[in-house]
Amino acid sequence: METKLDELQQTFLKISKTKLSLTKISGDRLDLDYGIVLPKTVANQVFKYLEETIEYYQGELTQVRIFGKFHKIPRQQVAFGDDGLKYTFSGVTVPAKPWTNVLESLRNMVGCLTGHHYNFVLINRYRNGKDHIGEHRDAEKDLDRNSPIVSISLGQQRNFILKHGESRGKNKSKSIRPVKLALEHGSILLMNPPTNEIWYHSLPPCKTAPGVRINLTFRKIIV
Ligand SMILES: O=C(O)CCC(=O)C(=O)O
Ligand SMILES: [Fe+2]
Repeated sequence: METKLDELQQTFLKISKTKLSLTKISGDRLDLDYGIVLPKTVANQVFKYLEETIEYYQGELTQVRIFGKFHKIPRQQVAFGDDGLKYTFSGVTVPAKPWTNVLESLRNMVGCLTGHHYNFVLINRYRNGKDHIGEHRDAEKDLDRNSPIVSISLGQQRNFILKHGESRGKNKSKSIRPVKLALEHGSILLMNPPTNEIWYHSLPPCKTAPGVRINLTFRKIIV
């Protein structure tokens, strides 16, 4: 196991020094970059490592507060980060666990590739096609607005839907079409500013995608 982990860290270091070729997706205050960052064999190894080692939150930390009521989140979640970091969203505060060696080297890789420093990663695990995340923006006040949020996906491919804030619901003032991305195993998605100020995103349930999916979002929390 040890040597395998060293190997994985070496692989991340090698990828750090490459130049990513990503596809730009833009629209009205939408700025995304998408592509494959981890070759399939590496993505398989990372997925396996995470499945074997990561313990997700239990108890109170598996709930969110919406309009004062607590709801169990329809997925599993855990966060890692620099010492003492916390992140508050949807009425809950999650404490970061200390970095593992592999997650820290993945964080460093993401930093090298994007030119931004990340101090926190939120990991979401979708156990099956029913698990999902509802429409939201990642625009909490303790997130550094100038840093892209970097999302790495592993396992089951799922659709990721982005909706313009002024094109949602009954009182919409614009009719901008949603953007749909199939997030592949080993892919990276950069949500660049100001995307998260304007656009909402979700990962809806999908019956035809029953496998486990793990998503890591690297974030910069203002300290
Ligand atoms: O699972 C994903 O691709 C997105 C997760 C997400 O939006 C979040 O954690 O804020
Ligand atoms: Fe999000």
